[in-house]
Amino acid sequence: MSKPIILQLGDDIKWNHELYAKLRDKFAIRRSYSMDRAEFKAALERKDFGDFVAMFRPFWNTGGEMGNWDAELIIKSFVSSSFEHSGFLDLLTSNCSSLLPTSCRIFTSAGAGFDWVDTKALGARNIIYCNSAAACTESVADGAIWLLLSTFRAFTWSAACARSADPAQFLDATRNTGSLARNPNGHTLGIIGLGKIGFRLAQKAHAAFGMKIIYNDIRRMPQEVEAAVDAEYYSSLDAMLGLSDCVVVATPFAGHKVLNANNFPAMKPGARLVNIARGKCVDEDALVDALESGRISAAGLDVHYNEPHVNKKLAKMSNVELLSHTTGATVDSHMGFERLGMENILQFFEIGKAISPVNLEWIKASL
Ligand SMILES: O=CC(=O)O
Repeated sequence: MSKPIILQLGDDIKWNHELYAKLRDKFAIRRSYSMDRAEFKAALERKDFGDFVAMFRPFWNTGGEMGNWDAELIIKSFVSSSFEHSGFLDLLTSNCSSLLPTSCRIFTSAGAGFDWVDTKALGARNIIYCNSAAACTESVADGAIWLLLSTFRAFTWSAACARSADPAQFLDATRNTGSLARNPNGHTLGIIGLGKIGFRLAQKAHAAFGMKIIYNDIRRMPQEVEAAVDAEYYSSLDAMLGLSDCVVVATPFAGHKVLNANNFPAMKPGARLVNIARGKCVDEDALVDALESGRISAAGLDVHYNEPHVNKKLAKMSNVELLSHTTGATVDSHMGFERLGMENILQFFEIGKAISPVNLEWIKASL
């Protein structure tokens, strides 16, 4: 009997060769390499990859050349134009065919964020989407600590002055950062989204800096999770903002800004903001206003509203640390993405249960 097919998107496996060999024992692996959207759609139409049962994207640098996984890719090209205005599920359940074979049950991908894939549309086609947040949790939490420290300690200013190799600037930083830098110790860290990454950040900030942890989330975490970091839950975002010396955005992008112009006035005067989630979670113009007016004292951003473009006003501010969306970018994350993606597929087909599904609420038939 022929083996079930996996469609691998993008990169070759680089680290987990033994596990890959195990996957290849059980599945036939077809490759799309780096097809652009038109090529990829045409290949799906022609059924070049066969009736694959799973899609596997081992690393985030490649395998995304076809662009966002929207209704057009998941359902069928002609549906997309009417998608916005129509009864979406009605369309799906009508007789429209899919670009993806009905055999496909699971899509496992590198990366924590899944704003580039319509997991609801996948769910409506009975395809489980599994992200890999667990694989980059450590890296992103470490990156958040870097940003947090830089906002408390004015390190961005100090680093720029040293790098200028100008003695006057060096002395300026030496003499003046001390009058505004603060220790995180004893300050309150407000985390928006106490998921895997938010929790790991809380552990590090609590243990290393003795920060008090408060959080806001769509639902309260179990008592043992809160107890592990002495966290206090705030169902009201603004109430949490009013008490936080530093706010970290660590929640998936859910189609709307979690911090908009109305929220900044609720922040504690002089507070700091760190964003390691998605640029679109924060209203960048409102952030610029809050920094310019002095309402908040500093910001640390790994992610940006219009990547790969960075807001020019923010780029000029010495109290704003900027990274190029790299808090998760480590070899360790890459190893973990590969591993978790393959383990998700193996476990799903072995015991019917994936490890890190994010769209089970949208799966319509029982699996
Ligand atoms: O931003 C990085 C990720 O989504 O993993």
